[in-house]
Amino acid sequence: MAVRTLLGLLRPWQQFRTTIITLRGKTLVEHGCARSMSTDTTTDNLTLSLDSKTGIATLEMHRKPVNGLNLEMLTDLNIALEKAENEKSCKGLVLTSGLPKIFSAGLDILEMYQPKPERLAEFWRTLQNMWMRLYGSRLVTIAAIAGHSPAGGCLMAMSCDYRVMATGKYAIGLNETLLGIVAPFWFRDTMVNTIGHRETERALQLGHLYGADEALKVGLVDHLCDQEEVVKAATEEMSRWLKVNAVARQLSKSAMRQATIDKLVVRQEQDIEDFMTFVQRDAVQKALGFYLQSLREKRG
Ligand SMILES: CCCCC/C=C\C/C=C\CCC/C=C/C(=O)SCCNC(=O)CCNC(=O)[C@H](O)C(C)(C)COP(=O)(O)OP(=O)(O)OC[C@H]1O[C@@H](n2cnc3c(N)ncnc32)[C@H](O)[C@@H]1OP(=O)(O)O
Repeated sequence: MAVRTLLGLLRPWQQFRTTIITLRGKTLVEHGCARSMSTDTTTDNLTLSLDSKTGIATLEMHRKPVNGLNLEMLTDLNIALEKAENEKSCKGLVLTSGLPKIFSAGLDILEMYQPKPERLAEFWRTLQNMWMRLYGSRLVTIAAIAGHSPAGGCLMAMSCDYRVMATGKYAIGLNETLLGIVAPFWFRDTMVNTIGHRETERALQLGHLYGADEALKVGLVDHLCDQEEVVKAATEEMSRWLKVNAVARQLSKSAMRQATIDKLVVRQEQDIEDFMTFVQRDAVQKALGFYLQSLREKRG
C-alpha cells in the first residue's frame, strides 16, 4: 500500500527533473530531461531507463554479486515494474542484467536461511507481487539473458513474453530440488505454460538446469545469440511485437495468463503460510545450510 501511494506521487517521466526518493532506507535517483524525453531510475539494485523514441524501457539488474532476489531488490523491482506499467508512452520492457555472466541467481537464499518470520512473510509476499506484476504486464516483456538464470531467475525470465539467451556455458531452469526445496505451484504453472506438462514434470523432479542449446530445444528460451548481442537481439525482437495492435495483443496475453495469476490471487495468504511452514522446517533449514556451505566451498 505504501509503495502504491508513493508511486501515485511520482511525476510523469517526460518532465525535466532530478528527484531523489528514499524508500526503505534506499535511495532512488531520477534524472529527467524534457529534450531527450528520457528518464533513468537507479537504485542500489537496478536501473530503469526509457527510450522515449521507441517506447522501450530497459530494466537492468545489478545487485552484486549475483542479482540474488532479496526483499529490497524485489521491492525495487516492484516499483520499477509499476512505474514502467503506469508510463503511458512505455510499450515494452527489456529485462536484463548489468552483471557479467549472471542474469539472476534466483532468490537470495539468505532470506530463507535462519529467517525472521516477519521478514520472511514480507519477502514472500513481495516476490508473489513481483511475479504477478511481471507475468501480467500490459507491456511486451523480453528477457535478455546473458548469464546463469537458476530458480527465481528462471521464473523472472519465463514471466516475460520472449527470451533471448547467450550461447555459452550458462544454465537456466528450476533447480529447487537440488537445494532440498520445492518450487511453489505458481513457479510450476509458469513453467508448464512455457514448456508443457511432461517436460516440466521431468525438469522439476530432477532440478534440471538447461544449457542454452537444450533450453532452446524445449522452448524454455526462444532465441540464442552471442553474449554481446543479447540486448540488441531482444530490442530487435521487441520492434516486431510492437507492430501488433496493442489492445489485441494485450487481450490475447491476458486471455492466456490471467487464470494462472488468479490462482495465486485467491490463494495468496495460504501460499505465504505454506511457504513459511515449509521453509522453517528443521530438515529444510539443514538442507539450505548445506547448500550455502557448498556454494562457499566451491569458491575455495
Ligand atoms: C509440498 C509442500 C510444498 C510447499 C511449497 C511451498 C513453498 C516452497 C518453498 C520454497 C520455495 C523457494 C523457491 C526458491 C527459489 C530460488 O530461487 S532458490 C535459489 C536458487 N539459486 C541457486 O541455486 C543458485 C546458486 N548459485 C550458483 O549456482 C552460482 O552462484 C551461480 C549463480 C552459477 C554463479 O556462479 P559464480 O559466478 O561462480 O558465483 P559464486 O557461486 O562464486 O557466487 C558468488 C557469491 O554469491 C553467493 N550466492 C550465489 N547464489 C546465491 C543465492 N541464490 N543466494 C544467496 N547467495 C548466493 C555465493 O555463495 C557466493 O558468496 P560468497 O562470495 O562465497 O560469500
